[in-house]
Amino acid sequence: MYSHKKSEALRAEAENVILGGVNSPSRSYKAVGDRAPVVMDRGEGAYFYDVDGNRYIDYLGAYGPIITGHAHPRIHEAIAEQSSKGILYGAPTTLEIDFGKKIKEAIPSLERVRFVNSGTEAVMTTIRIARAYTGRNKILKFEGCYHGHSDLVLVAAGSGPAQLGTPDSAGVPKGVAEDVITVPFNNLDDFKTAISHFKDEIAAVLVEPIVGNFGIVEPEDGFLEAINEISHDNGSLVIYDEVITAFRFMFGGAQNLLDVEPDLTALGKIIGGGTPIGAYGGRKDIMESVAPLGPAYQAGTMAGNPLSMAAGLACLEILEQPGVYETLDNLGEKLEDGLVDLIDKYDITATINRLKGALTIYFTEESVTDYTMAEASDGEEFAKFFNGLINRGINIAPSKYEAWFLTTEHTEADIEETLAIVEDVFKNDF
Ligand SMILES: Cc1ncc(COP(=O)(O)O)c(C=O)c1O
Ligand SMILES: NCC(=O)CCC(=O)O
Repeated sequence: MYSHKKSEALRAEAENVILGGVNSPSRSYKAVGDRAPVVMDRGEGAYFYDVDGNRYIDYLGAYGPIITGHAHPRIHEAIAEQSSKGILYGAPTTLEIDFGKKIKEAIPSLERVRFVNSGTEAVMTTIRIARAYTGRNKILKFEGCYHGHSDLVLVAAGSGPAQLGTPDSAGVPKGVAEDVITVPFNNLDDFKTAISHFKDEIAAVLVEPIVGNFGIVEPEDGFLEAINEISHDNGSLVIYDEVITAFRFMFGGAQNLLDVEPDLTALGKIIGGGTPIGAYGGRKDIMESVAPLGPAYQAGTMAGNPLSMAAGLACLEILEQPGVYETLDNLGEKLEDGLVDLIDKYDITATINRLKGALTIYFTEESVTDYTMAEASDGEEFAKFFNGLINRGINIAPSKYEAWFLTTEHTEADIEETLAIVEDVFKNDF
């Protein structure tokens, strides 16, 4: 069993300076026994090393961006090289043109794109554009989908807000929240009812095409196609939040994988290769609502910064190599199969949702298809599981609502080691 003495000693020091001791609430261990979060020292490939010198196999992947493992030499070199030429210009660069082309080639619905600095900004802007373009105010989102922390989307939010019991955040003006309609994911009847009730008030329907924020949940057959058809018939735009999904399951978006196209798309995480990034884009005529061409404003001192562009390009070049996503899928399958065997062997009440290199274990009987089911999964069992893992060398998110992410650096040996640790946890802690 690992000792976490130094991490524990750092807790008070951190809390005296950083509010709550963490720079994002998701990182607190509040939902898993309120212990001191493990303080990491360095990452290398599929591994993390903490301040106590413990090694972990990492499946957090920094909540998604780290798909090529920590400190990938090619990304490191790209950042170092760019840093020697200046890290921020506030002027156009060829890098951003090259990167824009790469993104557009991979996800053709992005006829025009803009780079920003976070997924939050990307989603927030797509909503503003949809409102500008349609002249309508309301948006419709799905329960438990998380779209960053701008006011409008902190309603029925999954992920961190759900984990900490604040899916509807304090501080969001009532008038703002009134412009958000929420319906359950994978429930077309409720969706149709909401559309026919609010009709021409709805500017856009915002959705994670494959959910990553109450675990990995795929849309049922025909769900996204119906959303497109019904929204468009209603004069509403469709926005895909692909901050988690883009370049996660294939070289492109979930929209390529599922063969459905939104009007606007928000991106983030993986496309920055681990640096701060967001991007949004979509149909040219809609994007032309944005300044300097149109009346909707969006800007940023750091937007399209050369470091993120260079790191993002390097990351996409790695992911573009043949066989990358097949390998992620094979490793994911090996991990899932092994976990399922152990769940059976130790008679654990749990179920797994997996798509290629991403999976979620829910401590519940039934397979999870919407937020209510994810919410109903057993948080105490999850906490036991999380603590068993972190005390033995596996790092996952401290929340039952997040996913495990594989990287190009994980190996079959890592999966075998992981399964041996899970077995030890099930045998001794459950
Ligand atoms: C689907 C989705 N959208 C938006 C965001 C917000 O991105 P960021 O944390 O970069 O602001 C996240 C994750 O945090 C996300 O998972
Ligand atoms: N899936 C949810 C996140 O990635 C959130 C990360 C954060 O806000 O720290």
